[in-house]
Amino acid sequence: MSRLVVVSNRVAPVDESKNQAGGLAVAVQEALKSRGGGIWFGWSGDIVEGTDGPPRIAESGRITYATLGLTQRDLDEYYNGFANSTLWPLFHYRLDLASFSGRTYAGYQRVNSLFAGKLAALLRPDDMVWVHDYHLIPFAEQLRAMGLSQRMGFYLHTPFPAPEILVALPAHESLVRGLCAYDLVGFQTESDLRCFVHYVKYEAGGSVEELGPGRGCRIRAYGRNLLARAFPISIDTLPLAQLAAQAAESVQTRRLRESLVERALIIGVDRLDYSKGLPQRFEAFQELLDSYPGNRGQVSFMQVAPPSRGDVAEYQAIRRELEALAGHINGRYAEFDWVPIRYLNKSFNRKTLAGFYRHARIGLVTPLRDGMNLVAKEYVACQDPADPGVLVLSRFAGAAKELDAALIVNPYDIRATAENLQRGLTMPLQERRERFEAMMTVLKGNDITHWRRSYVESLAAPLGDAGAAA
Ligand SMILES: O=P(O)(O)OC[C@H]1O[C@H](O[C@H]2O[C@H](CO)[C@@H](O)[C@H](O)[C@H]2O)[C@H](O)[C@@H](O)[C@@H]1O
Ligand SMILES: O=c1ccn([C@@H]2O[C@H](COP(=O)(O)OP(=O)(O)O)[C@@H](O)[C@H]2O)c(=O)[nH]1
Repeated sequence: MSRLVVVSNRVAPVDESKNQAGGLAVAVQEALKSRGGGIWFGWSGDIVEGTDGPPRIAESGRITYATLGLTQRDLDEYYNGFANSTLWPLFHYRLDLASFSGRTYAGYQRVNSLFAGKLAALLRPDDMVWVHDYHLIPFAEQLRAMGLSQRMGFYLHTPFPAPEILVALPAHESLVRGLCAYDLVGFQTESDLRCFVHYVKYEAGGSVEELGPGRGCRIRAYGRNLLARAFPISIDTLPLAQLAAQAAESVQTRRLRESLVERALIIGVDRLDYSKGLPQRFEAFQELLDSYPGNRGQVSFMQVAPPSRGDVAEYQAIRRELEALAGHINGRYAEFDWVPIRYLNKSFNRKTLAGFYRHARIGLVTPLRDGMNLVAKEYVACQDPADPGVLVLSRFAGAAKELDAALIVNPYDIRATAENLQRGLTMPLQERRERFEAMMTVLKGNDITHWRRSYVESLAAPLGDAGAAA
């Protein structure tokens, strides 16, 4: 069996004794373990003076963590620059926020080339390389330019935009050519896959062979053959459900419950990112209080929003906007014994969140655009099956394709979102149970283990058979 090498911008070693990590970090660990060990390679999170040396190596069991520091200039041009000021807004349909600069694009290519060169020295001829996310699209092309022919796969965690949006990027062709240097390109949803296929057909002049529902497409473009397919990422459904049952009586959940004094809780949990639709969400909550005044003093909305990518100006701007909005709504409606919005710029660990989700009558997940949105799936898995809460979910989250038993909303429609909040708050138990069971069936069928297995099996299959893997 070939060794697996995972490459991602962030490397997240899991401390199994702490039971705090979830999702992707655990999935990557499992993928590496299931193949008898392997390498996880990426940025160490450190800023360094120079990048001349070899990667820093740490071993844990049969997993090798190989990490590299970046200089401040590299970080500014690659991570804050092209990745998070160009690709992130573009892939989330925010052309108005995307900046295009030859300097940051050159920095992005330079860091990809630097990473590829450092990894190349560690690779064996029969290794299989799995690269994650928009920070590292040109990675395989850089390895191929060094003469490496190992099997290489890419997984995009964000949406892939419609070609009409993508072509606004001056470097669109070179970016898609970079994607075609992989043997397997995975997307979150069938609609992301369709956008890619559309680009390949009509912009790149490539050919596409459909392999049938859910099996992806064989693609020939830029002189290469590859498989492109949707692999919707998921969560560790059953362990998380168990954790939530335990967390229902944790100190933090008890303190939250006591502080609410019988009031219903609406919860939102998101990185503080303009893609998450937070201003519209705050306005929808305000509309709920306006249109359904019986909720005043009776319902609290808690938004957990840990700051993210704070060196990028647009993230500083959304933070200021939300502070003003939360202050405005609280100033207008608060009473001496009730504050409508609890707005928290901090993060919580997995167990604490599990208990909070379980206690919330509504999980409010309203991104304007999101690759998947794991919070939506986590909220459902954490519910009490006997008395579950209601998920109110944006149609623009990848998760809405699978969780269609949620109350699906258009987050731009503030009024309709408020109506759905009211519907969720008053929904009869029987309907809540039916919706919860339908969503749990989906989440048990496609959990994080299923996701990583289907991806790795597709990557390992000979290209001609790749579409046949589970
Ligand atoms: O590493 P950061 O810059 O702090 O950002 C955190 C991660 O954000 C993005 O997450 C995406 O992946 C999720 C899992 O597949 C998906 O549910 C979500 O919709 C995406 O936004 C980003 O793509 C990751 O690379 C970042 O690590
Ligand atoms: O205080 C927090 C806020 C978020 N998360 C986790 O961060 C992830 C966010 O993933 P999602 O797909 O929802 O969005 P992303 O931030 O990746 O765009 C989820 O697993 C959350 O449980 C967390 O552990 N603590």
